[in-house]
Amino acid sequence: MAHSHEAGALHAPHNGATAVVPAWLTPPADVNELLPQLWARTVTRGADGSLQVGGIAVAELVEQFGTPLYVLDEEDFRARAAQFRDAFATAFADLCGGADVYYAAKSFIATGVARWISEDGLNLDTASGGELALGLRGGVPGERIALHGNNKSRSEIHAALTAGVGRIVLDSLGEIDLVADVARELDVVAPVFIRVTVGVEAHTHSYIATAHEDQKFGLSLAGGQALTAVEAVLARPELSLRGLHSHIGSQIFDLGGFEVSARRLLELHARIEHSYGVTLPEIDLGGGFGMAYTSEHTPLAPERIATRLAEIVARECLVQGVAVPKVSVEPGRAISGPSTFTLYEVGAVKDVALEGGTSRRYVSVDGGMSDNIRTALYDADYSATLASRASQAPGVLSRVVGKHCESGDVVVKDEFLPSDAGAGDLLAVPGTGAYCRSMASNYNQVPRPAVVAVRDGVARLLVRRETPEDLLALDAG
Ligand SMILES: Cc1ncc(COP(=O)(O)O)c(C=O)c1O
Ligand SMILES: N[C@@H](CCCC[NH3+])C(=O)O
Repeated sequence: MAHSHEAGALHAPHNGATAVVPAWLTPPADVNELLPQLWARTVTRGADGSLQVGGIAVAELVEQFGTPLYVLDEEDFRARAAQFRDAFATAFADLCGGADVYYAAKSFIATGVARWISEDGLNLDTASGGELALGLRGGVPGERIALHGNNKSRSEIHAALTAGVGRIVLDSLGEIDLVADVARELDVVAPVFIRVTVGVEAHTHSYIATAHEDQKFGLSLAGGQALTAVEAVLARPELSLRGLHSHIGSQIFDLGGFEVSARRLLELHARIEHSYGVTLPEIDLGGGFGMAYTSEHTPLAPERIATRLAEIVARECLVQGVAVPKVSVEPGRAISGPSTFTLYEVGAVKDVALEGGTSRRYVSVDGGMSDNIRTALYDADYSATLASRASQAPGVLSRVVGKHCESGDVVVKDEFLPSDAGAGDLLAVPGTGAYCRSMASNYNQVPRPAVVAVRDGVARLLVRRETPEDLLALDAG
């Protein structure tokens, strides 16, 4: 779809009234079309017009697992993970023997996913004891796991060191002694990174930018805390300083922020070498690579990202006169996000009259902000398509909303859906593999949906659906 549609154009739906179309959304020539950049690679329309994934029709999945349902295309997830792994191995091969990819578990993790990560030779970035536990149970070796967090508990640090994690990323000055003390108790040396706030304003939603000064993550470079942390870590024999880390934010399409961040990190890296005679063996540039939620997004290919980051690191190391450390990155969304779509059943459909004689169509589904909070939280855009059948009806500008008691309970703000879409139809929302199930809630005591992985005609449950009994079981009475 082109992006050339004029902002605020009026679209006449089937009932003659009009509603405002966002600038990037063009009325489709065919409402049944699946834009390849938005859908996992095995998703197609079958001969009957309904969606198929991994060789299975959505109706079959719904019969077995119900709705709402997160449907993960295993082939797609693993291909994207392998593409990042290979792109970074290749681009950095001559510089530092290949860069390591740590898949960010926060975007979505289940033991089944951890098993793929482990089998496919990636590493795992965890941000809590829970993510760590799932990673370990899925078979990821401790030394291939990183533990993050701006407020790790003693028990999370204890669990990580007991598992022999490859790195703990220190996020505050107080944490340095905490990790060192736990390491001493366990009689181990803890491999640590220091998360540096590099002062970059990433071009993304302010809620998911993480390297400007006024936020909670990391130790400030400009304010001097990062260097103070380096000195404190070097003074503790229970800690082995492996490198510096920076993560500038999420859903980023412009590599300019990574350039500034890498330069600032490598300046500090060089300063540590020159001032303390300590050559840090590694450096981590974080994650945050963007994905396509709608036709307005054009993500960078992993090869392009890896090649550009390799150029930046090579140049900065040359300028600083230091050897290239082993590089790692932490993509989450770009791997898990596009692999999954959410399948809903449509219920109530309303045309609501707006001021000025326009109207908006509201299509309600059987989930909502409890399974996808991103629209309400970040004003995120999504798309949707009729999944249970193809339709010859014209497209009508629609808003897909959930079933929660909240007017902000919107899943898809604007999409052209066939005018005959109605109760009992299945609707699919692509690009929900990252930060949807992992940020799901039980608002209105709605049980969280299942996640099913589909591959080669086989559907396998990754996370089972919660039931009202699960919710009742939490109630202390
Ligand atoms: C430290 C860290 N690494 C990696 C990620 C993964 O980010 P994304 O899923 O945008 O790639 C995040 C989340 O933003 C993060 O905070
Ligand atoms: N949850 C965010 C990203 C979180 C980034 C974590 N540091 C999102 O859905 O976009």
